[in-house]
Amino acid sequence: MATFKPIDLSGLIDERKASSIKAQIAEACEKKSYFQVINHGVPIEIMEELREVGHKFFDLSKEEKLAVAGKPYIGAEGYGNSMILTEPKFWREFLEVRILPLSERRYKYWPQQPAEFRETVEKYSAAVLDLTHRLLAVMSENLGLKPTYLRNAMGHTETQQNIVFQCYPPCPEPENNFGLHAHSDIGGISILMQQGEGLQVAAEDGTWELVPPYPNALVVNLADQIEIITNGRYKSAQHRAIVNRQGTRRSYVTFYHPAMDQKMFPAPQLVDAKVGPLYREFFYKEYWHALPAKRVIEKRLIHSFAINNSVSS
Ligand SMILES: O=C(O)CCC(=O)C(=O)O
Ligand SMILES: [Fe+2]
Repeated sequence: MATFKPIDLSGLIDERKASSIKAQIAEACEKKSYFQVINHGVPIEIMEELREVGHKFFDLSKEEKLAVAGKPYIGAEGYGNSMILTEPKFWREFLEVRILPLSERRYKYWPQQPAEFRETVEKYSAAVLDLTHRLLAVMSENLGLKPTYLRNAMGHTETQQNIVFQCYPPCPEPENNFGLHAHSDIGGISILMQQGEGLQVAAEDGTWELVPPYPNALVVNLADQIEIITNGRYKSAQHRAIVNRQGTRRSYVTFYHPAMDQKMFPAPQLVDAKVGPLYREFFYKEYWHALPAKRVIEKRLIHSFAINNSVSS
C-alpha cells in the first residue's frame, strides 16, 4: 500500500467513494496500526489556534509554566519538563490536561495564560472527539461489527479524553536522546497533529518508519485497547519521537481512553472459537494504574493482560 498517503475523509459522505475510503482505513489498521487523514472535519482555523496557544504557553517563563506543574512533574497532568525533572530524561517539555469526563477536569492544571487556552482546547478537543467517533464507526463496520460497537465497548458517553502539548527543543546530541522512547498508547485511539518531523512508527519487520507531517493532516494511532477489543486483529502502533539539532518540534496529542469503570474484553465476534480470547477481562482503571509512574515500559503492558501469555512480543 502507499504507506504515507493521507486518507481523504471527505469521500466518506459520498456513496460512490465511501467504500474505497473505508477499505483504505481497514488496510491501514491491519497493516500499519496508524494512518493520516485529511479533510477530517476538524476546522483548520481551530488547528491553527491550538498550535498558537501551545507556542504562547511554552514561550512563557519557567516560573509561569511551573505555576501549572504536575507532581512529580511527570505523568498525568500539568506542565512537565522531562529534560531536568525525570529519570530517565527525555528531550521534551509538555503540558497535559484532562478534558473528559467533565468531573475529572482540574482547572488548577489549565494555564491562565494564554487567556484563550481554555476556549481553544475545548473547541479543538470537541472537534477531535467528533472525528474519533466517526473513525470508530468506520473501524467497527470494517470489523463486521455494529457501527456503535467500538464506542460502546469503551464506555460510550463516559469515555475519557486528554490532550498533551509536546514541545521538543533542539537537541545537541539527537543520536543519544529521545523526545519520547518507543511505546504504544494505552487507551483507544490517539489523534496527533505534528509540527515538524520526528514521529516514527515501527513497521511489521521492526524497522522505524518516519511519519511525514502533511499540511493540516492528523495522524491516527491505534492504541492498546483497540488491540484488546479486536482480539489482536488490529495492533496498537509502536511509536517514538526523535529529536533534531536544528529546531523545536511540536506535537499535539489527543488521547481517547475508555471510561475507568468500563469492563474491557475482546469482542466475542472476533474471538476464534478454537483459540479463544487472547486477553482476559479487566476494568480499564486496572490497566491505567498498571502503567509505571515513570511511564517507561520495558515490555509492552498489554502482555500482562494476555491469557497464558499466548501473545508473542
Ligand atoms: O510527538 C510525537 O510525535 C509523539 C507523541 C506521543 O507519542 C505521545 O504523546 O504519546
Ligand atoms: Fe504516544
